Amino acid sequence: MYKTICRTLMQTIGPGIWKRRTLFTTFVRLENKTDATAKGTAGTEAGAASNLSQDALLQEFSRMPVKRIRNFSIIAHVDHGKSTLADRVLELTGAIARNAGQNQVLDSLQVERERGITVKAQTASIFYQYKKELYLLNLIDTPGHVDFSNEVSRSLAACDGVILLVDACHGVQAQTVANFHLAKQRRLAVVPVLNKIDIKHAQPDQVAKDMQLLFGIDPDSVLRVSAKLGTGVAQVLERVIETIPPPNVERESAFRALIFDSWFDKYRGALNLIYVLNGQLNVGQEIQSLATKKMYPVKSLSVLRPAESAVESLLAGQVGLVGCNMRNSKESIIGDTIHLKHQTAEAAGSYRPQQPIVFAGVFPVDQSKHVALRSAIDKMVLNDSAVTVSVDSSPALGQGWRLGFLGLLHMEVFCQRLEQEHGAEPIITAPSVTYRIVLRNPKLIKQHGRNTLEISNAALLPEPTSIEEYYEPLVLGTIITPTEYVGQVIGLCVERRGLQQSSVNIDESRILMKYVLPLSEIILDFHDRLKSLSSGYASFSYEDHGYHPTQLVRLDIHLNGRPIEELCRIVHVSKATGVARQMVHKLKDLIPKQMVQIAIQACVGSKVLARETIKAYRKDVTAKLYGGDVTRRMKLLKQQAEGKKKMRMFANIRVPHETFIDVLKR
Ligand SMILES: Nc1nc2c(ncn2[C@@H]2O[C@H](COP(=O)(O)OP(=O)(O)OP(=O)(O)O)[C@@H](O)[C@H]2O)c(=O)[nH]1
Repeated sequence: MYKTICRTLMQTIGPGIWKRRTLFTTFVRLENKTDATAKGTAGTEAGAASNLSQDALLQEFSRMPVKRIRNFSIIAHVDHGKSTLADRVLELTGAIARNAGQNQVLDSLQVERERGITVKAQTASIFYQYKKELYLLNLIDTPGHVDFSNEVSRSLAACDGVILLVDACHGVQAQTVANFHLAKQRRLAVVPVLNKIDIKHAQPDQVAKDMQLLFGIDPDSVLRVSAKLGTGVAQVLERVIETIPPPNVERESAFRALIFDSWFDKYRGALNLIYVLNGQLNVGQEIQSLATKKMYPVKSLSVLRPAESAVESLLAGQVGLVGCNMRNSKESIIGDTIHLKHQTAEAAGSYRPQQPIVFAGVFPVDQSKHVALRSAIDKMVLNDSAVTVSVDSSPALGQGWRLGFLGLLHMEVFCQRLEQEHGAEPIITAPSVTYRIVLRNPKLIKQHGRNTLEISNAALLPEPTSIEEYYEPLVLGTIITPTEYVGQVIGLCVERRGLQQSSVNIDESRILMKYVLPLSEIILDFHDRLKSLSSGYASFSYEDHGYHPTQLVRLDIHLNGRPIEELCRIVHVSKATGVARQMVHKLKDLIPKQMVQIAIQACVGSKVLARETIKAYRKDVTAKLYGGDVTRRMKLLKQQAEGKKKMRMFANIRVPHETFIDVLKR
């Protein structure tokens, strides 16, 4: 019937492309709605759940039996449509209004909206009516980028299943493989879903076959949806209810819960997102942290729908927010277990935060901002448990911190959030991986009390004569690429000192390759280069692969003969000259012209590998001369040159604070 209506309307309004698209969208939505209604499910606009008032729904929380709770995450490669699917699920269940004018509702941070990516997993507790029974679904939308994989593993600790979402046009990508294995390691139920079937060149059949080859998933069990148009979303929720088991928890035993996220609220301090494993927690009770043994009164309990709604109690199997006067990340620890005070409890989960791989110094612009920056970093670390913090100091930048991140994007996002959410403007120094060195100098061995050191700050690398051996971290990278780009991809891996381990044809047009690569070669721009040489089609993910012996040198940067500690780097011997040339060239563009000439040199020890000069501003001191002898002109120029020589001796060269990061981008 809708097809007929569409056809009639099309004839009336003519063949405009946008109109056709609008009509198609309307048609698919109408048809979808009819499908769901015909099946007698809650696939209507908001399901029967929306017939209940907000108060009545909150009442449902307190009596929801465990067997009608499902906790799951949506996992996928970056941009495969997780947040869009979450939007449709929220609309379908009535948690948000349809066409409210905001897309990717769960991507609420400013940085997420600006960059168009999810960086923080978000939770929503929603109700869905299925076969005349109301279900409580705790959904977690996770990020897809490899730098935020800690968010995925943290979320999976509170789930019993996942929706594995794959773009029907781009197919299985490297992060799909990594996330699938994460879910399998935790023995979670997997609901396979193909997204973007509305796109003309989507190949759902082929992608379903690839999923069978790579994951052993039966192609017939793969659901097909368009998150953008809402097609098939009701079926996804039904499959979630049918295949993901209810939480394995006990309501009768003493209260115990896992903290799996936290953030800072100006008025209430640290708020903890918990997954209740046993018993029940009520407002007014006192809880104790298993890690710190400290006790706290429960001030508030709420559920996220996705906006916060206060509740009086949280029951086993549920996910909710606890406000209990915790102040900072040292009290509110992700992965910690909380229980009722003076009771004993077993640790709740096996969640371990991922180890950071990239380290950088973070310093206040001037020391008067030290306290404010410390408080901002503390609040941010509360919300991003993957970041590690230790105290650091630099002769030029003063007291600061050395922060560990999961990648360069993670670092950029963290610093952007520091600025946007806390008004801090830190200086960030060159990021580095952690190298291991074996000392040969007995004096240094005695001073450190051991002969092996871990170095992530190039300025702390001892003289080469004191070092016996160098070791660098490796990763095992998975690359999936269309066959026509294989040559360029292999070229890039070889350029980055990679060694191929295996290569498998996924189908006739795509290849999965495994490479062992030095971590230092991939943290900066490997991903961007891979994307640009494969027109965006190749994808990459990696895992830790231990350390191996190598040859390293410290590359120092001198400005007018003065070493700039914050710019020095540890590089592989074979790359020293190339990196030196590239850095001085880049610095020449990044450092603004100043009153004095600036010599930029890159050196290893006393050997200068590359040099560039930034010419000084030159005031035309001869402008006022009107005719006259040439010797008067020469005299004025000589005076100017002498004045500048003096200035150069005392010159304090102004280096813009973005330079420390921008210089590393190739
Ligand atoms: N045509 C079409 N586009 C879609 C569909 N689902 C998502 N998109 C688009 O794909 C892009 C990425 O969608 P997101 O929902 O942000 O993807 P994501 O997986 O959450 O991205 P990250 O969280 O950054 O990994 C957006 O431009 C969406 O509009 C779909 O079913 N059809």
